This record gives sequence, structure tokens and C-alpha cells, in this order.
Amino acid sequence: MQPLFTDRLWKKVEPIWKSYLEHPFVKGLGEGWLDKEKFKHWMKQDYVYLIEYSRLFALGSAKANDLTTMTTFANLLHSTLHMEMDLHRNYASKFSITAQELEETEAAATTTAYTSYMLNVSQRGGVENTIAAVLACAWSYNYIGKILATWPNALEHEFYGSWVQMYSSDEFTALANDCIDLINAIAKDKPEHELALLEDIVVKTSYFEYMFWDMAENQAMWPIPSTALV
Ligand SMILES: Cc1ncc(CO)c(N)n1
Repeated sequence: MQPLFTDRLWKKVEPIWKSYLEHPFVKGLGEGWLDKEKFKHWMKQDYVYLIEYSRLFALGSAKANDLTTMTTFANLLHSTLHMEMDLHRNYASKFSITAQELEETEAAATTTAYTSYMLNVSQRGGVENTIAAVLACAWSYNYIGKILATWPNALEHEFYGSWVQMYSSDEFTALANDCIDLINAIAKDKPEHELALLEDIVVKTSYFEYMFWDMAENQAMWPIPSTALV
């Protein structure tokens, strides 16, 4: 039996993904001491990130070569807009932020760079590029969620518990596994030079994931505050 493409990808991205767990934002979330203002920044940025991420699933559905892939993307689109983004809307209500205000968040530099990169590689390639672009997102959050769920009291934390519960849930795990299955299926008939290109997309998006945690930790927007502009 051929080894799975995701086994090869895992070897490549493992050091990057391990570093997420050492990141103060992720550590603070899992251990329960994360500053709520930093979390609020993540939540707002992640909401506008997820809008563009949803667009990728719609693109994947449009680019699909078969009904099974089209259906999987449609399901990922629906679940992101409902299940995953409900988490953000629930947190927003705790900060007295409405769904409308959340949607109107201005994307920070890293959010813009990350979503622009994913949409660019997806638009200039076939459905395999779209699958590669979304893989690290779903898979790494599930990876983090499942590890944090094993940390003492992380699942029961009065504020961050629902974050850990959602990203470690069976429902979210199924979505991440759908992405894993999609890339393994499409990688099967691809020559090495095409696999290397897909691998590069997964590595780049894994770096962007790290940058996104950093952006949240630093509550970063753009280099010069927009209040300084006319
Ligand atoms: C930045 C980022 N990556 C991945 C996910 C998981 O969908 C998310 N919510 N946000």
C-alpha cells in the first residue's frame, strides 16, 4: 500500500505545529490565563478570516471534478458558516459585540495576507490547490483542540472551555478528517513535482497559522494606526 500523502506532510509540518503549543496565546488559552482582550482580538480577526475561508470552500465546490468532492466542500462551507462561526458569535455576545459589528471588523495585515494567499493559490490552480490551502487550517485547529482537551481543566474552563470543546469535538474532527481524506484522494494520481507544489502550500499556510497566533498575541493591526491617517 502507498503511504498517505498526509503522513509525508505531517513529517514536514510537525516542527511548525509543535511550536503552536509553545506559543503564549495557545498556551494561555489551554491553561486558562490568556488575556481576554487578546482573545477578543483573535475572535474578531478570526471571524473575518472565516468569511474568506468559507469563500474557499465555495470555490472548492465550484472546482470539484466529482459530486463527492462537491458535497464535501458544501458541507465544510455550511459547517463553517454555522457551527464554527456560532462559537465566535457566542463569544462576541459575552463582549457585547453584535454579529453585525463582528462582520464589519477590519482585517489586520496578517489576516489579509493569509486569506489573500489562500485565495490566490486556489484561484490559479485546480481543486487540489484549494484542498491544500484549507488543509492546515482545519487540521491544525483540530490538532491543537485535541491536545488542549487533555490539559487539566481546559475543557471545563468557564471562559475558554467552549473553544477547546468545539475544536476538539467529534463534529470538528470529522471536518478536519474530511480535508485529510480529500488531499489523500487527490494526491494518489499526482506526480512528484505536483505533490511538491501542494506540500509548499501546506507549509506556507502552516507558517501563516503561526503568524496568526502572533498577531492575536500582539493585538496587531497594521504598522501605522489608521487613527494617524486622515
Ligand atoms: C486562522 C485560523 N485557522 C484555522 C481555523 C480553523 O478553521 C481558524 N478558525 N482560524
